[in-house]
Amino acid sequence: MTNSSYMIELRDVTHAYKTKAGPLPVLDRLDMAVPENSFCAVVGPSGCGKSTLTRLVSGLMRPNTGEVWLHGKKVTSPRPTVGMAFQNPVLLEWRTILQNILLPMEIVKSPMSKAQATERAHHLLDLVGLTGFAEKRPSELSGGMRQRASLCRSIIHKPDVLILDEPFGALDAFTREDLWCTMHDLRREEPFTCLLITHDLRESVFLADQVVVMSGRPAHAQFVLDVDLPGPRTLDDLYGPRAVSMLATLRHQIQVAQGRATEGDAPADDHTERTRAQA
Ligand SMILES: Nc1ncnc2c1ncn2[C@@H]1O[C@H](COP(=O)(O)OP(=O)(O)OP(=O)(O)O)[C@@H](O)[C@H]1O
Repeated sequence: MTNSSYMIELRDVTHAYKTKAGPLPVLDRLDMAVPENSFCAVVGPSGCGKSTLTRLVSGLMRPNTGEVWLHGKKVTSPRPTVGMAFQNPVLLEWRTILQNILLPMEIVKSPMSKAQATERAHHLLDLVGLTGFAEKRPSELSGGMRQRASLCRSIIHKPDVLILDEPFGALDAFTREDLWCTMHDLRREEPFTCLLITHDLRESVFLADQVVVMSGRPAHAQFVLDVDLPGPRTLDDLYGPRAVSMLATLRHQIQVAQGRATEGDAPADDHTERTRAQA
């Protein structure tokens, strides 16, 4: 049974990779639930299984045990209703930016006509600040611009869920912050459920409604922070006392996950009381 008010649900998910040296346990009884149209960021130590989690949610892989549900349906195969963007945008050089953005329309069944999809692509290009770049080739764009185009491509077919696996990780700090604001613009215009994998705690607090901290491998959801910043967020909010306190809590939880601190060493003014652990 699943609670269909959640867009993404993982229940008791355990997974190990088969390797020459034997099974490598990666996830251990992981539980997670992401409500529809909300934004969930996942942080955790390097190698704890964050990308593995995205493969399970997108249906590219099935867990050894436990269940993954998307919008009340059990995931058993790759799901076209999931859009994805990665650290490396991988745009096809022999196609224009517009043609790259329209690529998912050639793969995924959609009620949109070609004309409607093209109109939508131009609208998305406007939204992400790439007006006038539709006919350019990827090599004519900067890294940040390519990532903006990749974001347009990942939502052109109106996916139920957008999975972002460190999409801003390779960008310089200012471009990254610009793209965070673009993400807010996109979600204001067109709400969608988002699962973001990131190593950047500020990014998680600025973008997400909830931040899940994964434990060390084999990982479970060690800690969940509800980000309770009121109203439309601005970058200045990240320097206010609420965000700073949340960042201290997250940093501490990462240290716990890395085995460098214990729960008892929590920072004095932390957000533990407003959070729920999901162990
Ligand atoms: N196909 C695979 N076969 C065997 N082992 C794998 C496979 N994919 C990942 N792993 C291993 O599983 C563990 C988790 O990998 P994963 O990429 O999910 O971690 P991650 O948290 O996303 O890492 P990072 O933060 O460094 O990006 C790592 O030890 C990795 O080497």
